[in-house]
Amino acid sequence: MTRRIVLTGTPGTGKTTVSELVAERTGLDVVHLNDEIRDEKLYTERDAERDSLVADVEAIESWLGEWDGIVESHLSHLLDADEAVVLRCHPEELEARLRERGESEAKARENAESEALDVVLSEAVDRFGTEAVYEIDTTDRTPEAVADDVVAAIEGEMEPRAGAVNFIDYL
Ligand SMILES: Nc1ncnc2c1ncn2[C@@H]1O[C@H](COP(=O)(O)OP(=O)(O)OP(=O)(O)O)[C@@H](O)[C@H]1O
Repeated sequence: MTRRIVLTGTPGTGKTTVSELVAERTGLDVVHLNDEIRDEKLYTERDAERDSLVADVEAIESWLGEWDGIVESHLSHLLDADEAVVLRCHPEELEARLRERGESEAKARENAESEALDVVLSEAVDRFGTEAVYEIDTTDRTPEAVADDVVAAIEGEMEPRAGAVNFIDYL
């Protein structure tokens, strides 16, 4: 298959977990972009205050070149691709997942608020349009069930969809 699919979503929505399941099921390659940004130094600077790296999108694009498969990261929708799959999670559950993973209360809360405000989804729709975005709610679902939906999206068995979830009650 000669296609690039970006798998995006707020941190904690399950991209890493689900991408491995999808790769196993479809045979597509997956790149965990955040690891590559760090290891291949695909960043412009370190943001000390946020303890994060500022991604260099141009450098990432040229590093990826013609690479096809699944690009997994909360920044992957900033890249060129054929389709964007956006994982969603109710902010309360997202916050719990992040706390369980050892994130600080402040970071978990910041990500939950960003999820409630549809930040990643809006950015993906702005870039790809509603015809190339698949929004998948992971709330109260297993990674396997979510992977089923992602495979359906990739294999053309699901209509594009965006804007179906509403998490504004969290705020
Ligand atoms: N469907 C799910 N249901 C419950 N927990 C999940 C689900 N998917 C992932 N998790 C858990 O949530 C946490 C975050 O998952 P994961 O690391 O895959 O998210 P991510 O979106 O890749 O995050 P990041 O952007 O920070 O890499 C992990 O502890 C994982 O086990």
